[in-house]
Amino acid sequence: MRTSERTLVTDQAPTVFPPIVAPDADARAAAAARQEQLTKPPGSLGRLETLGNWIAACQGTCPPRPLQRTRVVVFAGDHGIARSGVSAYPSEVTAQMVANFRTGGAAVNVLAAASGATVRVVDIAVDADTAAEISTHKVRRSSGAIDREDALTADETAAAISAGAAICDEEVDSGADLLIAGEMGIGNTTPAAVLVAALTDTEPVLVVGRGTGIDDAGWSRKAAAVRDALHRAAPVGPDPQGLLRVAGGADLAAMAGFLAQAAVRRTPVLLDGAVVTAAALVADRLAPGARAWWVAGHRSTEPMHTLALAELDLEPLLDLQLRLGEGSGALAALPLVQAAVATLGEMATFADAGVSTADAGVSTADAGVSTADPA
Ligand SMILES: O=C(O)c1ccc[n+]([C@@H]2O[C@H](COP(=O)([O-])O)[C@@H](O)[C@H]2O)c1
Ligand SMILES: Cc1cc2nc[nH]c2cc1C
Repeated sequence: MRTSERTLVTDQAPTVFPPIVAPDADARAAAAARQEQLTKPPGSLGRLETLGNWIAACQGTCPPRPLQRTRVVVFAGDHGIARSGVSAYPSEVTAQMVANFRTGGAAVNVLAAASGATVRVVDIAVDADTAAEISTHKVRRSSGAIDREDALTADETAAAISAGAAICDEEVDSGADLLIAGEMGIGNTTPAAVLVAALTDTEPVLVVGRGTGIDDAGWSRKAAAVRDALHRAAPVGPDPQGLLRVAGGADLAAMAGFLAQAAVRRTPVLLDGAVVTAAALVADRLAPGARAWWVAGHRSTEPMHTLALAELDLEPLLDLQLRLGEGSGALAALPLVQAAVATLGEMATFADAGVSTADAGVSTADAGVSTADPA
């Protein structure tokens, strides 16, 4: 059913983000002009050029400052729907992996260290108790089983969005100049798929993937859960806060708040996989225009990810068949962002290096080279 045919119910007391200011067009134009002066044929660094220009625009300065504090925040939460056989793993793995993040043994820890990023883990709705220092923003234990009950109450939804925004503020106030949201939660690809289906008006079978590696029977159970949750969510239509409440969860709501607030704080974000991008889709509805502050690190194998990226008009940097989450795909792409900033900031110009420019009469326009595209 299309949303226009329904009676829509908008959540009361919506969480309001201030209007999003776009990254600085003058700094982006200055960066594009500088790219033309650097000792390379115009456009020859391809997407690294537009990526560097985007960082310059986000910082409002050209050349951009080197990235000094990339911060990954892993949002951990359990989901009642995991009890319905929609994941290849049991829910207790969420808390076990949280412990693994804390001792530095997970992919996110290793990939972050490889590129100089640091990791923070936040328990938003893990079923079990977790260490005191990571549970200060805990909203509840496990979000509801979305095929038969709401994921959250209205108060919990608002609290989770606010928690994500507050975590973003803490990180930006501590000097973060590039943010990555990661997540860990057995069963979370099911609510993520519901959010993407609802916001792109897509059939359940087209958004449901294999998650942690479910077999055909698990996939069928997951598709049925997504169908039932979509049915329950129909009355809220595309209302972002209503969707998070009925068919999302505390971790997804917190990530949406975090991603929206990053745009408010004019701080660039490297998006991770399907689950983070589902939250991003909601965040761009909560804070229209927030997407201008995000670049997609990679494309996950989950079908919903391609749909969500297309809806956000984001082209991923990498397509490596990753399907882990945690922030791993964004971290795999981080060296590309660092390379983009380094080349734009540190390469010599033709004038500095005494290198001859292109022959007169051969214009970059003739070569179809574009320099001012968004990242
Ligand atoms: O974000 C992705 O692209 C992604 C794709 C597949 C799996 N995951 C991770 O796997 C978990 C969810 O998978 P599942 O099968 O339990 O719904 C959760 O911890 C995610 O971080 C994440
Ligand atoms: C082991 C494991 C690690 C993960 N990291 C993110 N999601 C995950 C799911 C599982 C099962």
